[in-house]
Amino acid sequence: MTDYSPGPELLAKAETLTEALPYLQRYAGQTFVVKYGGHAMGAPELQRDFAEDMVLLKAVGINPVVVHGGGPQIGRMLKRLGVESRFVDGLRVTDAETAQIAEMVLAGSINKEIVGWIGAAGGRAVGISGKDAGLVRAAKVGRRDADPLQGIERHVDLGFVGEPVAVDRRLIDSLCADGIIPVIAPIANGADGHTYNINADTMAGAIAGALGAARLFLLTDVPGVLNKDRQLMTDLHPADIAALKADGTITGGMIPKLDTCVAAVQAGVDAAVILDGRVPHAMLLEIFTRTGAGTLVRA
Ligand SMILES: Nc1ncnc2c1ncn2[C@@H]1O[C@H](COP(=O)(O)OP(=O)(O)O)[C@@H](O)[C@H]1O
Ligand SMILES: CC(=O)N[C@@H](CCC(=O)OP(=O)(O)O)C(=O)O
Repeated sequence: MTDYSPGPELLAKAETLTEALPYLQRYAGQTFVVKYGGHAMGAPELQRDFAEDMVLLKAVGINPVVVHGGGPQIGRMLKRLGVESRFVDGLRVTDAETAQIAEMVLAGSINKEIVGWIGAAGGRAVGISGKDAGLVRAAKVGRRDADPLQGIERHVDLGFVGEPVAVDRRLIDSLCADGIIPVIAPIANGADGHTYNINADTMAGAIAGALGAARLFLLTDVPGVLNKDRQLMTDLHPADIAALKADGTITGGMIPKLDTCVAAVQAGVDAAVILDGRVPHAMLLEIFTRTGAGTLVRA
């Protein structure tokens, strides 16, 4: 008979696995909405890690629903095509041509790439946008912008920037029930038939709310919300957010991100987490270990 005793490395791995047990039991059967930001889609190894994490979640009985962005990728395509682009409060001002290019990049290119990565990791994914089966109905967003020179408020028309006003979850439910991971691009039709470009965080939050998701994860390119001393704020309450906006601690793309967290939590999502998608297997560390990561927003 061979005398077999596992070495310390193997024992440490086993301990990590048993640490995951209560989380596996707690989350089995629940839905996690994962927003995969354009900045978080880094090197091929990171893309593979992300896809493996989604497949693993599905394998252990959690239903991951992926909503992706692609802001930097849209920006690069607009530049190549010589189309100017600017942002107001983290939202891209979108004329008809920009909306068409955003749809091409998001629903045509990135969406199918992510489906491919999940397939390569051994999972089954279907790529859709808010247009498919009437998943999301959009309405035009209106914004005000402060004129920095005169301190006067002036109205800025963001064009075909939309926000989700209705979500029909039936397509997502049937995909999940069939063992498929839905991958959703943040593009939808308005009641007027136009194509609307929706901030991917906002789209993910609306879908998380409609699904009654247990968790909303926003994967980005920073460790979480940083304070003025650039230190990570690990826990935030929805009531904290207004002050962080007012004193300029959070700016740009972090504004729709935190607005989304607050809206999702108010819509019944247990907690929303902003975390660093550049960290390998960031999702697994957050979900299945005691350490956690990123900024957790909870009521
Ligand atoms: N207080 C803050 N903490 C962290 N990031 C912040 C903060 N305020 C603004 N940001 C910016 O928000 C960005 C994340 O938003 P965004 O660029 O839209 O990411 P994504 O493409 O992943 O959605 C960060 O890269 C950072 O530049
Ligand atoms: C209206 C609006 O701003 N739409 C975004 C949609 C993509 C997005 O949100 O991508 P990230 O999550 O990678 O930033 C845009 O055009 O960039």
